[in-house]
Amino acid sequence: MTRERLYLFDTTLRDGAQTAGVDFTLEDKIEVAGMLDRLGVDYVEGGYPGANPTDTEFFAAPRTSHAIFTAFGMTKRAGRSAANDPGLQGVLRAKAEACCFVAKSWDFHVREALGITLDENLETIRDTVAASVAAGRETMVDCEHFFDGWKANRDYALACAKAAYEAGARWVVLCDTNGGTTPEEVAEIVASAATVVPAGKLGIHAHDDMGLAVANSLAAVRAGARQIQGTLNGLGERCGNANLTTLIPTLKLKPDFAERYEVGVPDESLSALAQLSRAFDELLNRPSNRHAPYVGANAFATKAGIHASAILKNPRTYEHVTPDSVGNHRRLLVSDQGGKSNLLSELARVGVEVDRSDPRLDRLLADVKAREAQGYAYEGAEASFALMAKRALGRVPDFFTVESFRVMVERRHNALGELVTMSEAVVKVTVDGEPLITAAEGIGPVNALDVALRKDLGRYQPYIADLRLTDYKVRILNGGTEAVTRVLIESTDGDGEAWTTVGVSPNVVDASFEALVDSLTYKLLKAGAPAP
Ligand SMILES: CC(=O)SCCNC(=O)CCNC(=O)[C@H](O)C(C)(C)COP(=O)(O)OP(=O)(O)OC[C@H]1O[C@@H](n2cnc3c(N)ncnc32)[C@H](O)[C@@H]1OP(=O)(O)O
Ligand SMILES: CC(=O)C(=O)O
Repeated sequence: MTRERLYLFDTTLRDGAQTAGVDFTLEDKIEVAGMLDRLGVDYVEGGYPGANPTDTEFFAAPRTSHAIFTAFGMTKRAGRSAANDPGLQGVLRAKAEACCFVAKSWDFHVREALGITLDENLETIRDTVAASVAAGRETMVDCEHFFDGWKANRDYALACAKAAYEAGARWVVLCDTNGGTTPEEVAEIVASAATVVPAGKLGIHAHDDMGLAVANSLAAVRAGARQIQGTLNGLGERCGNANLTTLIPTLKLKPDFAERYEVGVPDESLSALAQLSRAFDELLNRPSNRHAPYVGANAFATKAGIHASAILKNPRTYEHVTPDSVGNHRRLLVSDQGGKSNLLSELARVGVEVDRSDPRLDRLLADVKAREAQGYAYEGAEASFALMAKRALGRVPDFFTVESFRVMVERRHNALGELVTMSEAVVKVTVDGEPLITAAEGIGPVNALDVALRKDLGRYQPYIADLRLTDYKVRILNGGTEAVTRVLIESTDGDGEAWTTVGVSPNVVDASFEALVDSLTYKLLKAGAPAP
């Protein structure tokens, strides 16, 4: 059976730039365009030339070699010709092969937001498309609020779509701008649009305000849309756009779609999708969504003992696709919800081979459950788990012993008369029987302790030279100032490996210190530091 081609249109650099808290630099945009090009999407919408200096500069040169580089803009203003509309001319001057224009298709918006007549709006759509086609651009129209418009005034919404198509638009994209449409409504409305625009020219742009953007995009495809707009990791205005890292695996791996449709993303890109998604979050300087479908760190992480035991027998028992098909990994988590199967699998993952009948395993499992009851959470602190397991098996040397630490926090006026808060820490450790005392200042008590602890570990100092702390999280486990706190510290080193350690105590400094010591010990083991 020949498969129909579906076209993927990425709007990370345009609608994604409308995400609260996201602010792309020119360099970011260049890097993301390269990522998208390598992923294999068909269109990369780079932004709105003329709207701001970054976007204008970004469009000074073509930025993709495979994907069709697309400029976004709005239809011309009513009451002036396309040639006399500076905004439209700015978009047409941009170095892009395609232009995508947002057009109003809800009568309410035409009257309220634009303040023009319905006919004038149809004319702006026609004139804008004609000018773009005449400028040699592949032209598309984003029919803003198409679904709300159709529900309010069906004939008018359809007339907008038809005007765009008849003026020469290659794609007429139906936008669920407010994200309030259900998949059933999408199916009905796309089918209705297909009566005025050939299905091969219809696209879908869905927002996620009900968590339905992916479902709505798939419903639109079933009803005839052949272009899907979306973003990396679901970025976009308010709750985001349809998430391409969910859509791409669904289109390529689920028989219902894969057998009927073809997308341009090659298999090699699919099997590196999790890495791409995480690299994009790195660029945004934000933690990845561990629960993201397909690509999240927890997408193939199993906690329940009953599930883990079955997965070890056959992973298909609890997995709808294989983790490696999207570049992800299977993990069986160790926690108070798990049994020996989880423990054995996690031990194997951290490089500890132990027989299922080894009695130390029962003690370790009991210890894990007892410590989790105190507030430790090993599923998010694999390095602390690895240390605990290796200690239970006698495989962690006492590289150093902490004799004591002291931290002081002082608020005072500095020499300039400014009020400053300073922290100082003193740490006493013993290495090879030799006492070492270090002191350090820090921006806070944990920073001061960290700096002091890592200042002098005697002969182990070279092994921790490239250690860096990258994240620090505190969680209060029960209310009030006498609460128990859990601290998670993420560390990394020159290899780029990241590991997380945990500490728990009623005292936040104590909990932090415990996690810091685990991080150092993990690094010494990893670096192959010799036992004393
Ligand atoms: C649904 C979407 O996501 S559409 C994409 C939205 N993205 C953006 O708005 C990001 C980039 N936008 C911008 O930088 C600015 O809004 C600009 C440069 C485009 C325009 O700035 P300004 O000229 O200062 O206008 P402002 O932003 O205040 O208002 C938008 C104007 O566009 C008009 N407009 C909105 N949509 C359209 C349209 N489809 N066709 C023609 N005009 C439109 C509005 O009526 C309003 O005009 P008015 O001020 O005469 O009432
Ligand atoms: C065009 C667009 O981003 C929207 O209608 O949501």
